[in-house]
Amino acid sequence: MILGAIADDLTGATDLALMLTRGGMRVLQVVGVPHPDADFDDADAVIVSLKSRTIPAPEAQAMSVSAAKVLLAKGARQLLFKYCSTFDSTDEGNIGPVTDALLDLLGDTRTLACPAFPTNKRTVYKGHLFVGDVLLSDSPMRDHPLTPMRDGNLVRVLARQTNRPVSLIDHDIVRRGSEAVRESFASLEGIAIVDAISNEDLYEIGAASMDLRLITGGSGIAMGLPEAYHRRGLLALVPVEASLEAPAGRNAVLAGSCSAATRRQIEYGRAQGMPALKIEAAQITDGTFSVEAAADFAERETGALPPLIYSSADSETVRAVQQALGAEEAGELVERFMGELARTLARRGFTRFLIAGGETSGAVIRDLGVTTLQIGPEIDPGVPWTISTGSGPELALALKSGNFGADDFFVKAWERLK
Ligand SMILES: Nc1ncnc2c1ncn2[C@@H]1O[C@H](COP(=O)(O)OP(=O)(O)OP(=O)(O)O)[C@@H](O)[C@H]1O
Ligand SMILES: O=C(O)[C@@H](O)C(=O)CO
Repeated sequence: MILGAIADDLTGATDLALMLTRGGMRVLQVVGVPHPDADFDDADAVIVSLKSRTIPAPEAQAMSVSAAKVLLAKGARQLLFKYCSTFDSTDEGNIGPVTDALLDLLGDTRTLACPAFPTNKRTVYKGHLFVGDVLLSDSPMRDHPLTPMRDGNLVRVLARQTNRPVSLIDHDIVRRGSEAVRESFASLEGIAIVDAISNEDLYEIGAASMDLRLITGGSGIAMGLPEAYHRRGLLALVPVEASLEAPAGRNAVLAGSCSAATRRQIEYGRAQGMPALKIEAAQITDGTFSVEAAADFAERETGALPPLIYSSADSETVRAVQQALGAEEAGELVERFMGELARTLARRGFTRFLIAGGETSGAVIRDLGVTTLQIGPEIDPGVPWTISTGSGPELALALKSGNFGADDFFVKAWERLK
């Protein structure tokens, strides 16, 4: 193993896994802290996906450190802490606290922080994070239910989460290339936010990070790593698969994400004729709608496009549900429903699932008993097909971050499966 990565959510881990696979690495994704005796086969990179983005900081630190210890014991030369490209966190953490804990574990004092992912329109300039054409603090992330991002200046945001010095390596240095960035890293004490506005910047930063024990960022920060490892003679690059041999069986889309991109994908899918069933949270609580009924619907729909079952709703509807049930309870209620539904469908011969939403994907993976994922071809930037490997039945799974994917995602994704 060359790289050991810890991701703070499931779809974020898959996003990173895709980035490294595209670069030519053999990647294994593991769900939850791995057992110290886990067999990582011949993977060049192992990515541990946690659900630690919004849990109390001490718990996130403990989990991340446990995962890091296993990765280091298995020979990882470098660690990567993957968080969201929109820097999802609060003043309590968890980006700062987890970074601190990992540096302490390594006995190191310096690292970088860079959530830039230009392909998905996340760029960092003069320490400010932009989402598309607007500052993070003017984007819809401003009203995120758990991690509202109301400050676009990442130096300030991170400084509130750590006692270490937080500095900026700005674009004037990055555009001079990897040697200039490497010199900045060499004299660094604490954590440096690094500007990146293009893929070329990310390649230079990747090449410059070879001497850092810990790297932190979005999946973009991994863009330059495979090539840099290869140049150092550490890695033999392997070609990327264009399609995936998926198990025979039926297809289904389950969407629990209420993000704007997912809601557009639902609209598009319905307009193309996907048979769609909407679940209201109230119908789950009052028992007027059951998992069995939703599974019956999916089983009946045998047309060209797969059935779509979704709970996605606009922010006003979600707010009303959250007020009635409590935000956490409402989320868990729908997640449990989607998880049970996936398990029921798997029992009825469905083997290929497209799941929209990080939390929703986490619940589905848990209920399906999936423990490891092998990464297949890209559907859209940040979202690959994966195959569950482990002890359970083989499944093809596309786990989509809420805000990722083009409008036609639910329709075109299936073309990548053989
Ligand atoms: N109609 C609804 N009412 C209330 N809560 C809902 C409803 N539909 C979904 N939810 C909950 O909203 C949350 C959506 O989070 P999820 O992480 O799945 O999507 P996302 O935030 O769009 O994706 P990501 O985290 O990848 O950006 C889940 O906890 C889900 O159960
Ligand atoms: O970085 C991103 O935007 C995604 O991988 C993610 O973490 C969404 O939850």
